[in-house]
Amino acid sequence: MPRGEHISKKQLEDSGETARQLMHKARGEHDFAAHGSASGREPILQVRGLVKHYPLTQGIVIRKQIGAVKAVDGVDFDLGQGETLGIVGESGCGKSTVAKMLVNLERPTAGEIRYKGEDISKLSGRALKAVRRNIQMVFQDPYTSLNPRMTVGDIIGEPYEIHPEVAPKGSRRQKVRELLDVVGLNPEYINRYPHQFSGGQRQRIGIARGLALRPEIIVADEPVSALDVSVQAQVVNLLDQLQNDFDLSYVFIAHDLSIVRHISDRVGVMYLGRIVEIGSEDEIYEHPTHPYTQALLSAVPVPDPEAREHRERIILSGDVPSPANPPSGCRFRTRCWKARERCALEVPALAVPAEFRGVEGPAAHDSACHFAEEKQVVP
Ligand SMILES: Nc1ncnc2c1ncn2[C@@H]1O[C@H](COP(=O)(O)OP(=O)(O)OP(=O)(O)O)[C@@H](O)[C@H]1O
Repeated sequence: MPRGEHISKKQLEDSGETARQLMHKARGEHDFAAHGSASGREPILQVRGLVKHYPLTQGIVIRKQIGAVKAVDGVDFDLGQGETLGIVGESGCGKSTVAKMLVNLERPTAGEIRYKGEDISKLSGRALKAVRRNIQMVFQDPYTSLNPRMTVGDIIGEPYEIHPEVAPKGSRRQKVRELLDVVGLNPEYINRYPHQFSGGQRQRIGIARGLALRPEIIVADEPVSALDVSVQAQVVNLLDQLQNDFDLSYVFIAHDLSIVRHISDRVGVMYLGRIVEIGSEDEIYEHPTHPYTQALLSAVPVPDPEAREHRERIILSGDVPSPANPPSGCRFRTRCWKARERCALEVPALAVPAEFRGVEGPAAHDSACHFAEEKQVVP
């Protein structure tokens, strides 16, 4: 659509998007204003149209691409300054791939990752190195992510080898001791090896390493999933406290909605490479409008036995389709009890659904469903 051309009211109603979103789409631009962080904070990270396709090849001598695994296929979100955004979804929905692209371990196939307004997804060399310092990752499995042959001091201090400007050689051990203290470990453990620590302690070491360069953003990829339930809360509380102490912004990835609730200001629910619903913690847990979110919530453990009896369990039929061949239209439709013909034909936009537009209240948040409706699942 050429500049200056108007978008009709009908187009707007049919698409479920805002006029600004449609205009940007028509111009092939990403809309950086439309996903303003709902928490009202200044966005530190803006992700638009993020795509990662892994090529599927055939043949040994002559390799031919026969398709692609659409691991991430058009993800948009904002991360506000000092905010925690939880990203939740089943195994294989693309959460880790998003995380890897945010910290530049993977290059996006398309889309933009703006850090303080600058697209960092295409940076290289010095400029990339400078930005990477500010966005660090905490990995899922503290048993495999720490080198067993390195001492804790060397593991935590390793980032200083790449960024010596943060800590000159003489000051490094002292800095590592301080970091051990910050994450609740005895600084005297600096010469110990990973196998001498418990799972929770190892994750604290991973967090200390993530903090070494004083980043502004931490991307935590299932940081507590490999830990005992009793230890999970301690590590989540530590992350919460560090956020206050160091003014950190978090992207916190998990496969379980119950884990991210405590720590998240906002939550995005992913399904087969896309975010299907995103909103504040209250909007997602108390006023979900997407059937997939409602199904995930219905599986969250409820401690109160009486409340448990009254809650409705939504059992989804079938398996998650292959990301190499996702369903047309709405990707969730093959497992959705509400699916109708429209769902196979039209991709639902991640926007406030038509029925909630102009309505004040927690149901009016972004949900990619043609037949979105509010349903309270957790009693
Ligand atoms: N390097 C790769 N090459 C090909 N396919 C890949 C690659 N990495 C991931 N995938 C595929 O992309 C999809 C998304 O994977 P990803 O690890 O991001 O999902 P996830 O939601 O983090 O799952 P999990 O919780 O199990 O880690 C999966 O189908 C996975 O098999």
